[in-house]
Amino acid sequence: MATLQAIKYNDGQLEILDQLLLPESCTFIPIWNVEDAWAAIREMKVRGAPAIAIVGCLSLAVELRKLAAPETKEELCRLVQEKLDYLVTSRPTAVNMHLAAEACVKLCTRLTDNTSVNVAEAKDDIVKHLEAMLANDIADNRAIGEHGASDIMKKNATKDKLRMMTHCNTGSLATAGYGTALGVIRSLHTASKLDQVYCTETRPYNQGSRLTAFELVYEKIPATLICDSMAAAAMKQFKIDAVIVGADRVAANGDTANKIGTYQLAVLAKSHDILFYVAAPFSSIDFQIPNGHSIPIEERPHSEMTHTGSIRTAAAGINCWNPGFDVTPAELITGGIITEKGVFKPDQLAPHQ
Ligand SMILES: CSC[C@H]1O[C@H](OP(=O)(O)O)[C@H](O)[C@@H]1O
Repeated sequence: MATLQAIKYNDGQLEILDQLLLPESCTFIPIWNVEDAWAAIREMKVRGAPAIAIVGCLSLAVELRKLAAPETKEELCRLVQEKLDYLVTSRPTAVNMHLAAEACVKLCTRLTDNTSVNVAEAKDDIVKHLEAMLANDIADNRAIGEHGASDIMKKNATKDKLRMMTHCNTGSLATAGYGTALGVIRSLHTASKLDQVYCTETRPYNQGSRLTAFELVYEKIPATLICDSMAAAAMKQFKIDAVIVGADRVAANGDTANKIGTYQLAVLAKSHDILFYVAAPFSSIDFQIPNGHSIPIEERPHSEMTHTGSIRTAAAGINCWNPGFDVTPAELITGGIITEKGVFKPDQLAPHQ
């Protein structure tokens, strides 16, 4: 069965699944330039740390394919840098767009310094680099799935099937395909080792009820939707074997920023003696910051809390606090951080970068 696709790209034509319309309708919208991408990311029509970077970079590829090569490589690289700097401002917490921009700028510098490469060839090389992100991300996610499933099965060797809990959406709708934490759940299901996955609603944007539930039902993966407030009772009632979540930015010491509500799941997992895993590609790991204290936390519009669609559900005039993310300290990530290179203790990532 084909898995869902959040991003469609073919020869310079980019479309995204408008995730604000899920689960009622599957509608793809075109992305013609970096401005379209910026707006779609900001409005969360596309979201998820890897998907944000991929859509941002592909929108630049779309523009570069249509652009007549500038006079010089310096001019080309100035344009690329300007567009990437703009895309990075779309959402502050996920690091993937920032790291992808840095990698592309480094490529520009190499191409500029290489006297055997002309400006047209440099433009083509940059486009190819940007377009390669799609396939690279899917390969990373499949590796994350395999590493994660084998680690969880090894640590639960006596169990025939496993009961997992997950938060937010970390699947095909947050990546180029297959997913990170949800990719591990897909791999457990494929290995016939999944009894049930309990997915949290993930208020207020409801990535769990609207997106993860949609993915799991679509692929007939056994799943139960719970409200965020049910997490502790579900851990106790259903004897959850492990909690697995994604990441928007992992700091060098393993502290991890992820969707709001992740930190409390980690605290609950600790108090129920349940393994807590983070699944994330190295493209989500920020070795430039030592710990989670310096991760910028995005504040989202209060209307996401006070309204369901256009219907007001909270008293007018009430103050709100709507951080999109929280930071889970490394010591609560007891199962480890599952990456495409293997599963590591949170403070053991640096040697593998
Ligand atoms: C595969 S990373 C997905 C990550 O991104 C989500 O945030 P948002 O939906 O606001 O982009 C959430 O934190 C997920 O864990």
